Amino acid sequence: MSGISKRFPGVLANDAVDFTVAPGEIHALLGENGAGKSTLVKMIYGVMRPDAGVMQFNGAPFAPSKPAQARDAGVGMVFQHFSLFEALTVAENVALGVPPELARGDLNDRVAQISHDYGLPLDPRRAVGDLSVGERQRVEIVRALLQSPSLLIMDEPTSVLTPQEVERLFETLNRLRSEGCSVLYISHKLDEVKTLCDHATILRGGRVVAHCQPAQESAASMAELMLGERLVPAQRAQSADAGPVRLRADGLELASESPFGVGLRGLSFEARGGEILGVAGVAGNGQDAMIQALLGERTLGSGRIELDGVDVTTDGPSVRRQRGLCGTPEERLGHAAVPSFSLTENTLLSARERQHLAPSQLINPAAAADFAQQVIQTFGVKTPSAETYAASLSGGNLQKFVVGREVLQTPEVYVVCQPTWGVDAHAAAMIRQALVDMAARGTAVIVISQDLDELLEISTRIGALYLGQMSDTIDAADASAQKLGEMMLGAAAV
Ligand SMILES: Nc1ncnc2c1ncn2[C@@H]1O[C@H](COP(=O)(O)OP(=O)(O)OP(=O)(O)O)[C@@H](O)[C@H]1O
Repeated sequence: MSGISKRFPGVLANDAVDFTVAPGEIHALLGENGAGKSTLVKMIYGVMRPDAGVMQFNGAPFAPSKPAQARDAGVGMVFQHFSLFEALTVAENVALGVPPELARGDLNDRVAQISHDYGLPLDPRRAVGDLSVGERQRVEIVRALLQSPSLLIMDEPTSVLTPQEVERLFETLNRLRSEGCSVLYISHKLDEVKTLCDHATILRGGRVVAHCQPAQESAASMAELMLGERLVPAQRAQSADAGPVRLRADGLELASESPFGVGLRGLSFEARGGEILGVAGVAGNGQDAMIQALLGERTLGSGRIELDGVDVTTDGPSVRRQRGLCGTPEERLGHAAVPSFSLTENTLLSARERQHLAPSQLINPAAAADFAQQVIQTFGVKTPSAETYAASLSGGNLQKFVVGREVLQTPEVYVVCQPTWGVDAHAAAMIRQALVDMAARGTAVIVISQDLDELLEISTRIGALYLGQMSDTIDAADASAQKLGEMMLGAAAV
């Protein structure tokens, strides 16, 4: 790519970027949230056209106007969010995503062959709805590999994987490298980048600011290159001694919304003021249902939820928020935020009562704008203004906004799912610190996360969600990734 620029209203997302990926290398694209990484790869994959600059692919001029053209030229991409139909089988899903000539004949055999060759175990005849998140990612990878790409783009591939699945993925990527396929790898997990990647290009504010060889750097030195300044490690406050029980969930039953999902099957736990209760679990074990049940978004089949000793089981989300129970669900775009609302409008979704943004049922726009501004400033959300649509923020910046919006409401109980998903190292440290500080002020914080390092770092106690039930919890001081991995697969906590 030479001199590639892309402008959005109020933002120069890519500014005269020169960028080269060599054959057979795993090349990391690094940068803090909003640095312009997704924009750059979307142009390579034909999702967007550059405003200026030229691209070449395998020596030939390259200007894809849609993803199908990029795929024909040999570019494959695996997105953070999978685009699969749950009711269809693996092979049927693959058939939908490849050109008709490739979809003919017995796709089952070819899918089985590729998954065998690349160490991506998959049964082509199984329904995608029955697969784990890691297996779904494999479907996407196999689909990309069927077209024999010479460049495979992966956007934050490991954020949804268990440690064992990450190892497996790296074996597959190493195998692709040895065959001459290039991999363009976007990640905020700098330790992984150090292990896996041959080269890295670092973007800051849309410009290329550095190149490095990750093996010769440390996670801290790469973070510094991204930020342009030294990363100051967060100062951890000591959590206060665990106080009284603030949230009690007893025997929660809730059917899953999707025919393939897992609901809650008798979920019980307590969270005390001053502690961070970490909830580990492989994705798809009831995490969505858990947060919906706690926030009051859906009516329980049975069970009881108490907030500071008061039964709130039949209260809706607004009443629970007024009483001090706030939360941030996993899906930031569409659940935590309305994509086509501005950030100001998005504050009204969850902060209306506690921040008095709509006194006597009439919205006070100035108060909403002030609160949005406060979140933007406190949490370093990069956005042209508070009037920008949520959908146009980079993933990490929207994540900072939807977490910050709740944290600044100083709830009594805070439930959050994947609090630092897609957030750069600097902002992740800040969010974790905010959670620790919240607990120190006496809030009961419940963190549902697949990031075990995160849970081990900030939790007081950790339990695992497995098939809609919570395991016994263990003190974080006695926990290890190994132990938690076993609990996530249903082993007892002792
Ligand atoms: N469709 C869009 N409309 C308006 N602005 C956009 C759009 N897409 C991206 N931007 C802006 O362009 C800039 C770069 O965003 P981009 O998504 O490329 O960043 P990123 O490096 O991928 O960030 P993250 O790590 O948070 O995913 C951001 O300021 C973002 O708000």
